Order: sequence, then structure tokens, then C-alpha cells
Amino acid sequence: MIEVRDLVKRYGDTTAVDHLSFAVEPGRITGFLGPNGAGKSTTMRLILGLDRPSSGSALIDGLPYRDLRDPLRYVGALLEARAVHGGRSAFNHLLYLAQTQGVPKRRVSEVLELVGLSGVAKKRTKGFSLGMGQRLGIAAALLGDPKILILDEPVNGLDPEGVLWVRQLLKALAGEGRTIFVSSHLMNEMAVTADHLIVIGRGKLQADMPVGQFIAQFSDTAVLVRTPEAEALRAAAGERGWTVADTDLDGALIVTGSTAPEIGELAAARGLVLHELTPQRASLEEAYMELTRETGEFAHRPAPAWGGADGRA
Ligand SMILES: Nc1ncnc2c1ncn2[C@@H]1O[C@H](COP(=O)(O)OP(=O)(O)OP(=O)(O)O)[C@@H](O)[C@H]1O
Repeated sequence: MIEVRDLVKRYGDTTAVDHLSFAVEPGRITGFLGPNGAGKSTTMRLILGLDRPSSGSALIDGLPYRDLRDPLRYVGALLEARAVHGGRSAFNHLLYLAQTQGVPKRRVSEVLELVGLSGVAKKRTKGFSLGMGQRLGIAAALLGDPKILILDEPVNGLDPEGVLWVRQLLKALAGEGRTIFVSSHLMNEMAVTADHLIVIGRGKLQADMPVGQFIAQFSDTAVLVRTPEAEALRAAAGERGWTVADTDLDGALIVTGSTAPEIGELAAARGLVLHELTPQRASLEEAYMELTRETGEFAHRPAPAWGGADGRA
């Protein structure tokens, strides 16, 4: 388990991490979301002991990273800035890492197989695509067979097949009881990958909850209603303080501020006929945009600046 307690990191006048507290539990995928500059990479670096906190602590199973007995076999990490010696082959790169970590040589072939790079194991990494580089980085993180994985934007630059592959790999690793902590700009990807979400904005905790609860809590519930008595329904909803909007969907209405059962009960009480009553599932992306609209360092930028469905920030 990873425990972050009242963590603060200042760089001069900038507070990159601002009294952050959360826990990352084993056996599930915890997504780490936040707009550009929110402090995700800094938090991950602090957990990994690559930077010193200004105050507070980041503990792994109760210990700071530097006090772990066998840290590289305990925690595997993929950070955004990867240093791969371009002249080396994928195999030799991993072999070098394995040797410095006391990991047996056979594990190199195993992780290459696991990430689908066996066929190019002898090729120099200089010629690798971004996606292949990401796979190699994930292979390196898995070398020590760690029980905790910390991955900063692992699907950045991957094609849809690669994104799906990472998702399946992370689910399998979490299913084995490992602790998976993964940052991403891909909100919709997190919706189908993560079990739990930690959302930060300007270094502060915004949300720490299961994905489903996040969507329910941070998005307006909207219900699509079809009725031949639109005006009567509009008036009744108005009395309750609900908002009714027209759509271009063949006379259907969208009611917000209420739920489908409440609207159904109101219609029954007033004797109004309904032809359709359909809750609209808000996407994680909408919920996330709603929550972080005010807190992003670049909140004034249009939404695509945070990365769209194609994964490019
Ligand atoms: N070494 C550093 N020196 C000075 N400021 C820094 C340093 N590292 C990070 N920052 C600042 O701290 C803040 C948080 O940055 P961080 O990279 O942790 O955010 P992030 O959420 O990972 O963003 P992104 O999604 O863009 O990678 C930013 O304002 C950044 O400019």
C-alpha cells in the first residue's frame, strides 16, 4: 500500500503538491488524474524518493522508499522521462538493469515476452517507435516482479491496440493482488481501466473515490423524457426547481437536477403520460472537466489541451 500524508512540495514560489493525503490500496487500479501542472509527476517522484518533500510523508507499506530493503524488487516505476541508451538492444538494456538490481537473467526474456517485444529484443532501441519505447519502459518496471507499480502516463503515444494491451495488463496485475497507481490524461480510458480515482488540481486533493461514485457525484444527473404533455411536465418540474431543456431529438426533453424515479413519480401524481424516461449516463470526462474546470493550471485553455480520446496531451 502507498500512503501519502499531508505531503507538500514547493519549488520557490510554486506549491506543486499542497497538503495532499491519500492511500493507494493493493488489488485494484488507482487512477491518478489532474490537469497539466496539477502535481501528478511530482507526487510520484516524491513517493519514489526521487525528490524530498518540503513537509509530510509518502510511505510504501509504512516506510519511505529509501528505507525499503529491496526497493527495486518492491516497486516498479515508469516515469515520463525515460533514459534508454539508444545504442543498446532492448535485451541488453533490460539485462543491464537486471544485473544492477540482482534480478536473474531469465527474467529479461520473460518481461520481453510479457510486453510483446521478444521479436525485436536484439534490435537497437534507437529505432523504436514511441509505443515500443513505452512497452520497453513497462518491461523495465516489471523486471523485479514488483508488488507495487507506479506508472506515469503509460498509454501516452500508444495506438488503440497498445492502449488496450496496457489496460488488460494492468487489470491482470491488479487481479494478482498488486498495487497499481497510474496517472493519465485519458479520462475515458481511466473510466474503463481504473477501479478507484485520485483527482488533484493545483496540488490539492479534489476527489478520492471509486470511479462510479466520482461520475455520480461530480456530474449533473440528466434524464431524457418524452411526453405528449411537455408543457404540463415543464411546469411541474419548474415547481420542484428542476431544469428542463429542449433537445433536437424529436421533441424529447432533458431534465436536470432530478432523477428518473422522481420524474416518474411526479408525472404519476399529476396524471401525466410519459413515453420515455431514460437516465443519461454522464461520462467520466464530463465529470472530470466539471471538477477540475477551475483548478487546472491551464484552465483557460480549451478542453482538448488536456488530451483527447487519442491520448495526446
Ligand atoms: N523541478 C521543478 N522545478 C520547478 N518547478 C517544478 C519542478 N517540477 C515541477 N514543477 C512545477 O510544479 C507543478 C506541478 O508539476 P507536475 O509536473 O508535477 O504536474 P503534472 O500534474 O505531472 O503535470 P503534467 O500532466 O503536465 O505532467 C507545475 O507548476 C510545475 O511547473
